[in-house]
Amino acid sequence: MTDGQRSPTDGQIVVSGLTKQYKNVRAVNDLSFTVEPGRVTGFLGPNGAGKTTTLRMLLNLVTPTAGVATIGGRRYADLTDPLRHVGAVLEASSAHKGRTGINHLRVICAAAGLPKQRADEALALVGLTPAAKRKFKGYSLGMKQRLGIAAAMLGDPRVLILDEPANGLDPEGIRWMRGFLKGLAQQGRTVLVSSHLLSEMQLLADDVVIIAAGQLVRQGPVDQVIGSMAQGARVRVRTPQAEALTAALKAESATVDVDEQGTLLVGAVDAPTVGRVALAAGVELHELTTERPDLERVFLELTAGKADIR
Ligand SMILES: Nc1ncnc2c1ncn2[C@@H]1O[C@H](COP(=O)(O)OP(=O)(O)OP(=O)(O)O)[C@@H](O)[C@H]1O
Repeated sequence: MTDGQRSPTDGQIVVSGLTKQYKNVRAVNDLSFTVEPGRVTGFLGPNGAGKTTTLRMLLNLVTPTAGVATIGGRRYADLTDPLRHVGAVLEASSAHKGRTGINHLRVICAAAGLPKQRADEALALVGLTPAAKRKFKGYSLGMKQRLGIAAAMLGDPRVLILDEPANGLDPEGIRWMRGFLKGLAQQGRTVLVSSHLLSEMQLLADDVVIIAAGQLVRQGPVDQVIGSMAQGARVRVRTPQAEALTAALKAESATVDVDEQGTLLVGAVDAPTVGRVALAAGVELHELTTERPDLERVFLELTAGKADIR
């Protein structure tokens, strides 16, 4: 941070009653949520849920039909020096093909009135210094993503907004991105990142905002959102005597579902109880595992039936 005078709400994002009506589609519908500084917030939703439209409204790239979005209490359009407040990575970075990475950043610095040395600093920040003088057309997808982030960091912004930054990255790239974004949040910055990679989000995000069909479904710390699900842990059971075990478990008030592989998913009782019931019924077990709810399961339950066909 270059400025020690900032108040804690400087980096807060507030979305209030945001709505976007395209001709036939209500892409975003009366959406309200807040995003706090010092945390990574995952912005999740099925395809077509309205994530990109929301982020674009935040950045004044799309005009809302109703509602307002503010960053540190001000609309993006009202920020005097937006690049110093907000960095955004909306799609895999594009740059002039024949331009080197460093020159790409210097051009942005010049246009935004930022000191030239910020280009070198931002490139170093994302680990691209060794490729500074290589031409953009020779960059891998992962390098392009890093360059996009470097561009977003030029103004040393308090708030970072990224749309699907892990798209197309290899596992090493995803791991780097995770560490980088967590580091930014630890410095007190606000990091809002949309993604459909739920297992990655569980590792990355402190908070989540889940939307579906343009509306808020759930918001809160990841652990709380997972813990709020009515259905807690389940027990996965594989057995060649599924019918006999199902009957015995139901007699103990357990719930039993069967997945496509024929594995029993048992609720309302714990694994030792399932083992005891199986032993008493003379049922052979091939697997007995406690399965705790994860973000993916919670997401699928919360957004079931609210798919993108609108
Ligand atoms: N410019 C536009 N004109 C008309 N409809 C649009 C426009 N942009 C988005 N939409 C529609 O608005 C809805 C929300 O789209 P949006 O891209 O915001 O969703 P998303 O959550 O980002 O989806 P994805 O995960 O697939 O990128 C979709 O039904 C989409 O087809």
